[in-house]
Amino acid sequence: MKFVLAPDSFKGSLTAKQAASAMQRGLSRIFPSAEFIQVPMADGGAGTAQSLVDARHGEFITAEVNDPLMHTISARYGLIKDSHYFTGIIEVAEASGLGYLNDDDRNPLITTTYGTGQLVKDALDKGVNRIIIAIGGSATNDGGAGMFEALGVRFLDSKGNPIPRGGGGLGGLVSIDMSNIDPRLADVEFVIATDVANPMVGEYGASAVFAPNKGATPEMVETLDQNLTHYADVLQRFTGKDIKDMPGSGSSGGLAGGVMAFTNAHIVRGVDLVAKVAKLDEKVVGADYTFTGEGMVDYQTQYGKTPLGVAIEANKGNPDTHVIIVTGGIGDGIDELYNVGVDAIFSMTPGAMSLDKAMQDAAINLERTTENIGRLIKVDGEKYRE
Ligand SMILES: O=C(O)[C@H](O)CO
Repeated sequence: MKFVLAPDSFKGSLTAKQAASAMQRGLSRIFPSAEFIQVPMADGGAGTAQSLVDARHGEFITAEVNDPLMHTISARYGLIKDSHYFTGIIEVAEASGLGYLNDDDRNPLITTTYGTGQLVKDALDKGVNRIIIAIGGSATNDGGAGMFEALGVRFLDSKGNPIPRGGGGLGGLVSIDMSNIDPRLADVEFVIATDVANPMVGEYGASAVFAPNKGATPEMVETLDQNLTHYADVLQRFTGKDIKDMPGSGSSGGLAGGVMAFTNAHIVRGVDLVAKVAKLDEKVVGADYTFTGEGMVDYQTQYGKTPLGVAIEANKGNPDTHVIIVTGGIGDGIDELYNVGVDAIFSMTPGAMSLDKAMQDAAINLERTTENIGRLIKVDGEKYRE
């Protein structure tokens, strides 16, 4: 009997590796001599670096950088090495995330991605030849201008002075001086891992969709969208790249668009990238059951979240496998998942309880639920009796 355990993290309570271990503890009570393969997963957002470092036995580096309001913080990024690549995995939220700000400080007119650029620079100093930018959870709407300022680009106003940092300053941008851009950027492969396909501007753009959560009022959203539109026009004049409407360019407040303009980055669905780096395709071969999961499963899961990616990969060339999702909560609109190879979805919460309590007990709840699913599998088929 072979089980593949490929959950995402359960945000705020379990890393993907801890979740996979809890699943294994539960199932191994019923199947003590089964083969268990753990594949900690992520879909491009928070937890991506952890999952990739765990999957490929990499390491974390901590660097002193600036948060979205330019306070000094310690932030970390992952490093993994294989025969072709020495890869730095940089999560935008690590240095430029919402987590650094309390509600009153959230203001995408002034927050900057400068710290993310500092992490990239630190990784370049370590000698990486590939950088994965894991998108999501940013507190910013500056189109990645702060990130590239940290990497030597100068964003100037009509008098040739640097514009103020943040999405508010971009309205005054007149020219971009790239003469001091870090030359190492040209030799590094950039990959943007994202789970959203929003463009930089417009109705579905960075400002309209994500800035309200970062503290923007409706008036600020309007200003931010105008400023990003202007920024994208100036970027096009100076880099030759038109990123305004590119799918995904609006992720992390348009940082992805900035990375597309200043580098030769390609954008990939986060879950596909993690699956590839973690070699999920090789690991699911011959699996009788593949378990996946994350904190919440709902209609959004079908748009590229980890359980969807795992279900697709597990079923490829393996039509007899069963895919089971175990999750902290089940929302509306999950039916589509049954059409893409998911066999069953279980909530692990034992009853009505506060979110705090559910998060606190996540490991034990996950373990108990997978144990019970294991009992069902055992009862289900004589062939699985050990
Ligand atoms: O960081 C953000 O803006 C959102 O998570 C979408 O990428």
